[in-house]
Amino acid sequence: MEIVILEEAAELGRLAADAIVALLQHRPGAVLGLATGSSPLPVYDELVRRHEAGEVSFAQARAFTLDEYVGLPPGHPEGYRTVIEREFASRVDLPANALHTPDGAAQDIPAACAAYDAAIAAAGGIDLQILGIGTDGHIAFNEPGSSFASRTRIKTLMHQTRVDNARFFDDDLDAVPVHCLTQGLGTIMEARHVVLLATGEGKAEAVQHLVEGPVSAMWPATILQHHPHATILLDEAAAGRLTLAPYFRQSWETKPAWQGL
Ligand SMILES: N[C@@H]1[C@@H](O)[C@H](O)[C@@H](COP(=O)(O)O)O[C@@H]1O
Repeated sequence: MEIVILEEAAELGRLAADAIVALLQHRPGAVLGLATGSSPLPVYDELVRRHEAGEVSFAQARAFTLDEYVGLPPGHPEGYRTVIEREFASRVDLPANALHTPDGAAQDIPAACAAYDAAIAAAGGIDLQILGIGTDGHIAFNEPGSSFASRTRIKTLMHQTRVDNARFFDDDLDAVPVHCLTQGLGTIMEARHVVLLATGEGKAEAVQHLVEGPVSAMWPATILQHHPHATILLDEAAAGRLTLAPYFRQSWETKPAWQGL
């Protein structure tokens, strides 16, 4: 894992956007893994800026999101498909049929989950997966105890996750769904490059486990320690509990200029 500690969230967004733009320049039909939550928003804002400046096109790209709530009415403003359309897809030239999201309204949920994994595989796998991290160490909606081998499936949300996400539902905990569909940890680990963003003191404990803790299903993000190409972008607050922070800073400052993320 490469750990990058930066001053501001906007800087994190610029670096992640650099990696996506470089990927698309090299491979215009790349497969992007998109995440919801507030952490990736600076990435999307930066990509939109670069798209408007004519620096990047998504016209040939494909995108898969990580997860979706179960039980929200179609078109609900906080359904993750609606969120990713609003925050990113509708602001760039990604074709509507190139955006894939798990179907939280499917009648046959196991079949919909299997079809989602199959669609990712048929697209050739994900080239670059953007990730956030939950305060309990979840990635996508893989809550503590999730199998490291898991595939896209239905999960029950932890109480803490629902409390954290109630801010998107007018602070009404009862309005936050109890179930979700999520790519599994095994699915996410197949992405060729994962770029995780975490900002703020509230993420410091999860980041400490992710970077310096033992690999454990109790902190699902720790599986990324086994990923061959994982980049962890942090602000100072999220990095606040890292014993090795001085080493990570030195490593970033002395990184050879030819090496990308
Ligand atoms: N399913 C999403 C995750 O993909 C996201 O990483 C997490 C953190 O969100 P935020 O970035 O808003 O802190 O929230 C949700 O639970």
